[in-house]
Amino acid sequence: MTLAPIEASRRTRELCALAPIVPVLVVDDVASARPLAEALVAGGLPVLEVTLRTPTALDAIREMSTVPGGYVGAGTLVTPEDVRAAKAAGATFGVSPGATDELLAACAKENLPLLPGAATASEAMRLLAQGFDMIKFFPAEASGGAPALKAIGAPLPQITFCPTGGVSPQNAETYLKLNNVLCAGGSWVAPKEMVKAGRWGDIEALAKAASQLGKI
Ligand SMILES: O=C(O)C(=O)C[C@H](O)[C@H](O)COP(=O)(O)O
Repeated sequence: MTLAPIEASRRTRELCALAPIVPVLVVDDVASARPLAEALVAGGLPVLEVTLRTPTALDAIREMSTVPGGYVGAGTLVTPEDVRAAKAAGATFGVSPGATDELLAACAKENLPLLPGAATASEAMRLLAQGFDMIKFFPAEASGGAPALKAIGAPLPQITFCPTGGVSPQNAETYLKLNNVLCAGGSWVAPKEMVKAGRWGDIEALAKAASQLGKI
């Protein structure tokens, strides 16, 4: 049985509601995958996006998927083959920078809930027509940031977004205050140097601070 988009969207919405920030991770060394996921989950960010941008990404997803309390997804899904590989590695959801019919069909076939990307009203409407009402706004800052997303939300209040791309501790609150934003994606909670140096306590502290964003 394939996952209908509306169901897939419900699932990604549930995941997006778990924490205000979804760490966007680029994992270079599979040995760091598990402690990195443990630190982020311990800090209060259970939903993790591992970008398929490194040769180790799929192994990282496999490792991270065993961390209790975590929900590990695959980012940078571009082709149906990416979707199959992500699912086989144990990803519980997928994230894509944009959307193609082939990609959406592959996610439905593989039963992989997808957070598809859109940067314009037309792209978002096209996804909505296909059953997706939880969408990644990408690249958020470069596409006009929070004012653009607020403007898109006026005629399209039925769509909820996860802005990603250029989101930082400085601007995250502005996004999270919007009625049509549930969470935001960001890479700052796992800085490359900290991961490389195994500074898991520092990463947990960054996650903890991020987990409090949008709460006031
Ligand atoms: O590869 C993907 O599928 C992505 O989702 C790209 C991410 O949106 C950016 O890597 C976010 O990075 P920052 O702007 O540093 O927060």
